[in-house]
Amino acid sequence: MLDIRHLSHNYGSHWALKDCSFTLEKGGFLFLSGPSGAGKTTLLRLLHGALPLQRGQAQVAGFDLARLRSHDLPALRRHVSVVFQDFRILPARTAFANIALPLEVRGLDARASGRRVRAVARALGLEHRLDTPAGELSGGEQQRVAVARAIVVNPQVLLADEPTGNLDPDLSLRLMDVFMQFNAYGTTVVLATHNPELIRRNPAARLIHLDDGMITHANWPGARLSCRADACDLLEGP
Ligand SMILES: Nc1ncnc2c1ncn2[C@@H]1O[C@H](COP(=O)(O)OP(=O)(O)OP(=O)(O)O)[C@@H](O)[C@H]1O
Repeated sequence: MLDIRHLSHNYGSHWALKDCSFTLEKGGFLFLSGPSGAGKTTLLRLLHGALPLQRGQAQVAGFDLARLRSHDLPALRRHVSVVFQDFRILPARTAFANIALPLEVRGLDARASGRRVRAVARALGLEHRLDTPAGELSGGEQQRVAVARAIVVNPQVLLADEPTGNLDPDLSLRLMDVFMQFNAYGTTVVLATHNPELIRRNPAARLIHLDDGMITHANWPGARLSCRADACDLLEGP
């Protein structure tokens, strides 16, 4: 489902990812851990096609990202959903309208769409907030709307960047359970987090630790530690 080989990415002269390689099977659950600035968001943005591939290869849900053109992005995003760190919700529209947006884009009829929105909202404890404009929700509620919008389409792959950052410990664990439920139904999940409680909640999951753009620890043989020599070669220039 994810096959990542020797992926490196630079912003100007700064290499934010260095020689990252791993494979994650369909239905896998992968945590990305690491300190602030380690490269977690950069990796997620590459996997979602939000950044162009500069070095290395990446296959995501059957898409070869090295060959991806801008007109392929909608097709990729039909299969790969993302929860951004900054939510990216539409503040003037209701929570319901925000969650229903990707279903609307796919042309699902209103009745089926409403059923799915309400089921996901119930799982995330948002059912009583569906008619509220998203801009009037608390940070934690907005975050859950962003998660609901990503999972309502039953994606093959769900990427989430610090999805519990604004939530109290109870809600964080509840959200984690929702991710695990989706994973149990077959969605491949990649979740970047600073929160060790979430990682403890799913001890069977794959784990990659990034530091300064390099994979410095992984808990399964499908991931390869970044090669320091290759990483140093990058410093010679893009
Ligand atoms: N658009 C950008 N332009 C220049 N540098 C960037 C850009 N985005 C990220 N970086 C740099 O790339 C490195 C990796 O950043 P990234 O956001 O991927 O880390 P992160 O692990 O997700 O951090 P956090 O946990 O704080 O979200 C950092 O040094 C950051 O300053």
